[in-house]
Amino acid sequence: MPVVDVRGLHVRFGQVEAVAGIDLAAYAGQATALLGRNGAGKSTTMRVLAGVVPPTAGSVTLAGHDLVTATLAAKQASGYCPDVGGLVPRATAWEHLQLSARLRRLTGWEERGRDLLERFELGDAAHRVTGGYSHGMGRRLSVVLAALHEPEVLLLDEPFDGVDPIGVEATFEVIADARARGACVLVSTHLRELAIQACATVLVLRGGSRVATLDADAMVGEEGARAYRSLLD
Ligand SMILES: Nc1ncnc2c1ncn2[C@@H]1O[C@H](COP(=O)(O)OP(=O)(O)OP(=O)(O)O)[C@@H](O)[C@H]1O
Repeated sequence: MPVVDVRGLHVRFGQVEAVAGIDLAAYAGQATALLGRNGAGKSTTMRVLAGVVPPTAGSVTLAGHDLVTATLAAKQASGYCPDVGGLVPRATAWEHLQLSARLRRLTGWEERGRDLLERFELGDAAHRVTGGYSHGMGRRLSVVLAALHEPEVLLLDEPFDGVDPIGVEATFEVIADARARGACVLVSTHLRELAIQACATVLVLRGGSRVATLDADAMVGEEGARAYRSLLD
């Protein structure tokens, strides 16, 4: 049984059809990438999964909860790193963790929180307001916040964007840890090489539709790059 089950998803913004009939199945203990060029519909799909944007049509189930009829339960099952925003400029990283923990009624989270901040080299900046963070620091903190409560479904939208190699490694570790405890991970990115390092399965999106579902192995190296490019033309 897929943990994330999307069938016939359509999302329309006025005249723009951002998502035009995507099917997606993602499983426990696996990481799946949504890969595609700018405007392919990746972030819109992730926003629907996170319960931020409602689907125009189609069905979406997360951890057995229908996203439309049981939105709160579906949202409680997930942890979401949005592609942009999501941080309060006047709050420190630690205050973000405290707020997230309070909203989710977590207890005993402090050690994990400190450990995650250290892994992402944010320990020294934990008590600085995020308004003064660089772009990459903000991205790293967004991954920490998505992962803090060990969600059943981890949704990472462009987690590698502008992030240095240490941040990329730390994100790989978070994905591997989540998989090891049986979580279902979805990563949206336009970076083929990082997508295939992080995920075993890759869904290629173009113009709001899924054009292929491939094993990451099929996208490795020069040949993989050519195969990917041919899907985009
Ligand atoms: N709120 C919105 N209002 C109008 N159009 C939107 C909105 N959000 C997304 N779109 C449009 O939907 C399409 C898909 O956008 P989306 O952000 O999902 O793509 P993406 O694959 O994540 O791209 P990127 O890699 O640039 O983030 C684009 O044409 C975009 O302009």
